[in-house]
Amino acid sequence: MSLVVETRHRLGAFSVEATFSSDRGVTALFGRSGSGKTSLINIIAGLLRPDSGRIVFNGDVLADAENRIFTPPHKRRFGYVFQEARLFPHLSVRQNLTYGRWFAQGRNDGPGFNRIVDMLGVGALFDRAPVNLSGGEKQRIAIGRALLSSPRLLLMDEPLAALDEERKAEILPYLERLRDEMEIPIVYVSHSVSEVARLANKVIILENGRISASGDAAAILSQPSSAVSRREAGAVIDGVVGATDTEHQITIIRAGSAEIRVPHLEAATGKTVRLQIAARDVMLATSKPEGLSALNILPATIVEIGDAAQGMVDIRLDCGGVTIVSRITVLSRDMLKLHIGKPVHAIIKSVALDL
Ligand SMILES: Nc1ncnc2c1ncn2[C@@H]1O[C@H](COP(=O)(O)OP(=O)(O)OP(=O)(O)O)[C@@H](O)[C@H]1O
Repeated sequence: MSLVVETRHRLGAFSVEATFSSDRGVTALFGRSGSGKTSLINIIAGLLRPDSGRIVFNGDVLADAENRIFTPPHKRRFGYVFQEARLFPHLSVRQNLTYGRWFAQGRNDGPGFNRIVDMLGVGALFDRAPVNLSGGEKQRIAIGRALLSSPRLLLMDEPLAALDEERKAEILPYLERLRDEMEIPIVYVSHSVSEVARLANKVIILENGRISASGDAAAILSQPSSAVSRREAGAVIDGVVGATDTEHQITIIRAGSAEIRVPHLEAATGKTVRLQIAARDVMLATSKPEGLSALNILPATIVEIGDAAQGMVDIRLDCGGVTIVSRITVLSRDMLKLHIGKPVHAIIKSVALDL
């Protein structure tokens, strides 16, 4: 699949001007409030008709301002999930779900009803009315409804923004399953570093209607930008769940040849998980420290030393094939005589796995 977006559109004093393409998995449109994320996803959906440019999906030209081509939203076969679930209040959960399927009539290429119901864990909610659902349940139904219309592409605009932290944590694993088990590419709007770190394959940062950076999620989230504060920047690592030490409730995650210990994780051995390690949570030592409570002390080699900013500097490390970033003071850099190629130990104070 391929989505090509080349667009320019004015909205009063604001304008969006963006060119990008995405091919598979989750592409995050990421940026601060007012950076133009919703405007851009609305252009892709066909809810906004761009002043100029083109939207092409799998070679199908959906919008081309110059040639006056514009496919209306309902003919694009895109699924859309908004911040609020927008379920039909007078219909049951089952009817809300099958409403999506109605649009797919005559097409048998969409994922099966039972598979989607299973994946989203909504079977037990069928006879309920939307008013009796939690926010997280409502959002799962909204996602199911969108999937059952057999979309070629799923557009999600801050689908977790209206939920509290607990509900977010409840729904994120469903979004991961969606990413991993369905063939449907997703364009996902968010301003949350942890959500994007957990879900996105590719990240596009929007700033004042323009793309200021784009690329692989790990690369984009490892450095501060308009959307990633210095506080949040760090490493994003894909690891595989290994053994669990049941006595101490610790799970080992393998990434490259490194082993990272995290508090007990309810996940099957062999499952891929994303870890986020903020640079501010990684300390460095030139010899292996003893008697520390930190669980993760990993041998590493310095591969890059960033520029100093406000007395701090980011040190990029290779830990057994995995990149980890450490933020230390310029004073520590000098006192430890750090240089590229120097072997060190990275002491990880905390690993974020969840919201
Ligand atoms: N119809 C319109 N007329 C004028 N200005 C508009 C219009 N629609 C949006 N804007 C402005 O465009 C800018 C970008 O809005 P947009 O909703 O795309 O940003 P966003 O990144 O999705 O923000 P948020 O995260 O807060 O939803 C904002 O400054 C907004 O006020």
